[in-house]
Amino acid sequence: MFIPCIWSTQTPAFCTPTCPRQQAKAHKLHLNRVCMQATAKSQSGKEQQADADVIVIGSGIGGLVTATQLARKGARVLVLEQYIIPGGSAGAFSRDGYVFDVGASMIFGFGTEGSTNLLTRALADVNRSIETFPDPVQINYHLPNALQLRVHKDYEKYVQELSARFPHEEKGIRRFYKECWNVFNSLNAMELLSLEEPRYLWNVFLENPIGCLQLLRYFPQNVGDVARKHIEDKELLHYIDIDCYLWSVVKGDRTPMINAGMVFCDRHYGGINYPKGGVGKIAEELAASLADFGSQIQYKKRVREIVLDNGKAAGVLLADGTELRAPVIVSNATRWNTFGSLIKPEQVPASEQKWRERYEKSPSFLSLHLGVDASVIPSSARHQQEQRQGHAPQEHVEDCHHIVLEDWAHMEDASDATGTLFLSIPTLLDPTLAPPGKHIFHMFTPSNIEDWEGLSPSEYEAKKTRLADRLIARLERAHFPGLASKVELKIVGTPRTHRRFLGRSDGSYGPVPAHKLWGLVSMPFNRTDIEGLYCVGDSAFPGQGLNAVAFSGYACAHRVACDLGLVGKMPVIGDALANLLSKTRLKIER
Ligand SMILES: NC(=O)c1ccc[n+]([C@@H]2O[C@H](COP(=O)([O-])OP(=O)(O)OC[C@H]3O[C@@H](n4cnc5c(N)ncnc54)[C@H](O)[C@@H]3O)[C@@H](O)[C@H]2O)c1
Ligand SMILES: CC(C)=CCC/C(C)=C/C=C/C(C)=C/C=C/C(C)=C/C=C/C=C(C)/C=C/C=C(C)/C=C/C=C(\C)CCC=C(C)C
Repeated sequence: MFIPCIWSTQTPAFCTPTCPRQQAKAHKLHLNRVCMQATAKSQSGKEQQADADVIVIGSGIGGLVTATQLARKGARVLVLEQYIIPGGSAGAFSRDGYVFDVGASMIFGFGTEGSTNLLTRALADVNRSIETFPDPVQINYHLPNALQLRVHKDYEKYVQELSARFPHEEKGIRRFYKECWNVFNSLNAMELLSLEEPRYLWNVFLENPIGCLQLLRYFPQNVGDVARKHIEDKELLHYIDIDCYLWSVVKGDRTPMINAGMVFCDRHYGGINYPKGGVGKIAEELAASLADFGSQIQYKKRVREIVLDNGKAAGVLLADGTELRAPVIVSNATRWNTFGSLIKPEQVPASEQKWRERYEKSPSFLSLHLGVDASVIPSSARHQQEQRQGHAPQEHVEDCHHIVLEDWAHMEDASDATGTLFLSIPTLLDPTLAPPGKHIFHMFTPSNIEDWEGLSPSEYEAKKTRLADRLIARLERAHFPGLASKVELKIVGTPRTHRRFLGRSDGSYGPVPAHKLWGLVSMPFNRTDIEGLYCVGDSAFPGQGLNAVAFSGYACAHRVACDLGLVGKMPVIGDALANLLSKTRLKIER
């Protein structure tokens, strides 16, 4: 039975002869195949028309990359976002003339070369681009024992600076980073798609067998073990721990080597590049491009439940009671949200329980979005003069990103604002984000949801003020004299704020290994044990980070496109591979 394209009834222009996809192969496929298939049986057994080929729950970067990649392959995608803007933790908000990034402002994946620049590629694939400002220094570390280090984009300059501080470890430093480059160079030479798709695996293996074997070798390894093979100095190992912690939220022992290869090398290869107009621009452009491909995003649509028919994903139920149907559902909510509230408890697969034993929620953050008077950062001329007179330390406060830690024992401390302090000043790269003469200081430090529960409103406000003042004082004491008196706007967010606005369970930054695991071996890919339900974002392979969730979006879209028949697949081998991967993951125990 041929069912007319319901998409055309919602957006009539879509199926007129002027439709840009009318001529495209994908559109033919759409009319002949998808519209015929896009029916779903309701629980009552009645056939219902689907509202889309794919429903994506959430418009974080993981969800948006999946949606745009599928839309350009010819699928009708509907993205449902609970909030009023796209981007989730990579969104932005404006206040009093300032444009603040919701989450971290340090962006990987915006390079121009190779294959690992997934943000550049995701935008280009939908005919979009964003101007970026290259950052010459990824990070300026202010660490215990006056250990001050700058991670320059220039790799040699960085290694020389690190070796100057640890001359006895120069060879070990070079050997350690060489292993990271082994990972990065292998990844950067191949197309990055779904590892659950045998045809892709076969092709990349034929094209680059040595690279694939290298990756296979590093898959079960963690940074700590590799670092200790080459380095003995305790302080240097502490440094490698914090260099992992700032993006993986765990020390080297629990940080997968594959991810470290990406982060520790891409910062020198593609570099850290800040998008003009702020991080929120990435999601805005991706979301806007959906309409160019006949797909759409709807805001203020909170999904309350994923509807299963006979154990297979078939639709979603919104908070307002509307039911929408699609043969494929992709969840960009965290795994705890997906399998802890969107799926009924009796329908949660056993494999998810195993996952929860292996991964736990990382803490959330206490964050300060500050508008400050620009005089807090000395102009370079004044700074140089003060340095010559011996009044100003060589601290390079004019770098965009800083990490401050006074005591190694507090690196992971999530209580009382004494842990690792992150600071970004994105207005140093893009001054248009603040009114003239002002800067943005975005500070954050780990914080647990439990520390913010059960407080009365006045206790909650008082605690916010007390801890925010402590963070400002730490920064003022160390590097920005007079900061407190120069703050003109102060917005304090707690784990409760992150939970509320981002919909993330306990406001968590993402999953971290509950104990030492075999690298990335037990991190699930995009398929789940519920047919038709896929996960994307930081609780899928390879984990947290914008470039990481962009990869998970590419991989998810590839796997879904194969399953929908939009691109060729090997059904029997594909299913056998999926079973093998899922069983191996469940069995392997460290
Ligand atoms: N510099 C950086 O690398 C950087 C910057 C910002 C964010 N990040 C990373 O981004 C990662 C998160 O990205 P992500 O793609 O996993 O997702 P995300 O958490 O950023 O976004 C998920 C989106 O889903 C929406 N959502 C959740 N539940 C929903 C529901 N029931 N109904 C409708 N919408 C719902 C949320 O509102 C949110 O917009 C984090 O790990 C963080 O590390 C990194
Ligand atoms: C066939 C055979 C034999 C074999 C096969 C093999 C293969 C093919 C393999 C493959 C693999 C792959 C593809 C992989 C991939 C991976 C990836 C992509 C990864 C990525 C990663 C990334 C990451 C992790 C990133 C991250 C980042 C982050 C998180 C960031 C953050 C930041 C922050 C927080 C900021 C800070 C701030 C301051 C300091 C202020």
